[in-house]
Amino acid sequence: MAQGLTGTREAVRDTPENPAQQYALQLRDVWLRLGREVILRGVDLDVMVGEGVTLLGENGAGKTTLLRLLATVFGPTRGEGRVMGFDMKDTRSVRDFIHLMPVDGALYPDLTCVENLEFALQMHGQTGDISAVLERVNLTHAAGRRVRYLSAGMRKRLALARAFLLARPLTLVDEPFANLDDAGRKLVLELLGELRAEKQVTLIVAAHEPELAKRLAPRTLRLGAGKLVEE
Ligand SMILES: Nc1ncnc2c1ncn2[C@@H]1O[C@H](COP(=O)(O)OP(=O)(O)OP(=O)(O)O)[C@@H](O)[C@H]1O
Repeated sequence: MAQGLTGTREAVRDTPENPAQQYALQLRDVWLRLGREVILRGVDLDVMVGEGVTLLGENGAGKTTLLRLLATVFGPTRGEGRVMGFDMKDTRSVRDFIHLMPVDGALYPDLTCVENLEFALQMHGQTGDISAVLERVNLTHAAGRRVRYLSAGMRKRLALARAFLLARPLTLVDEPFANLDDAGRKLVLELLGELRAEKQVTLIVAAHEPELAKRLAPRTLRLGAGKLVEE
């Protein structure tokens, strides 16, 4: 039987002696039902701070759903979890530490590239060099263009720029290589790689390109039939 998490303290960031602090994620016997479908069937997971995890699985396996659960979009139907030391039920605290980069980027279509990045920084009370990051993802020429007029690959690059700029301690990335050309895929490896190497960001990457994703996040887990197994 899975060992519960009860007993670990709430605000681990305030208690450096607490061993739970080394975990970015802990899930115990997590089940998730959405409508009639049971997507997760007793998932256990421990991820250390700074680790990079690639999440594999067939279409419809539940990778996006698991990332959304970690981002507290859904609560578990059964089981328990802690994200950056906080109980997942404490969604406000958890959300202070995470960024979810969804497959479609989740950008504001009527805002320009610069405005999207300014807004993201503002929401998190952060500052950052927007021009520099736009240059890195080769979007300087489109800085003032509304997102609705960008190509799919350009949107992906902008979403990547936002994840890089925010550098949240736990960054959840859904299919970062989708819609990108070779140079774009290289940028994903570079920028997300830097987040891990230089900012100790914990990365969870759902992808269908295992070889690429493993360069970024070497530990590989496969989701199938609602279960998560190490590869
Ligand atoms: N909000 C929702 N309500 C009901 N069912 C949902 C919801 N979101 C996802 N699902 C279902 O959950 C299952 C897993 O979907 P999910 O998008 O997580 O898979 P995935 O592994 O990310 O797939 P892909 O590789 O195709 O992106 C699917 O059967 C989907 O229909």
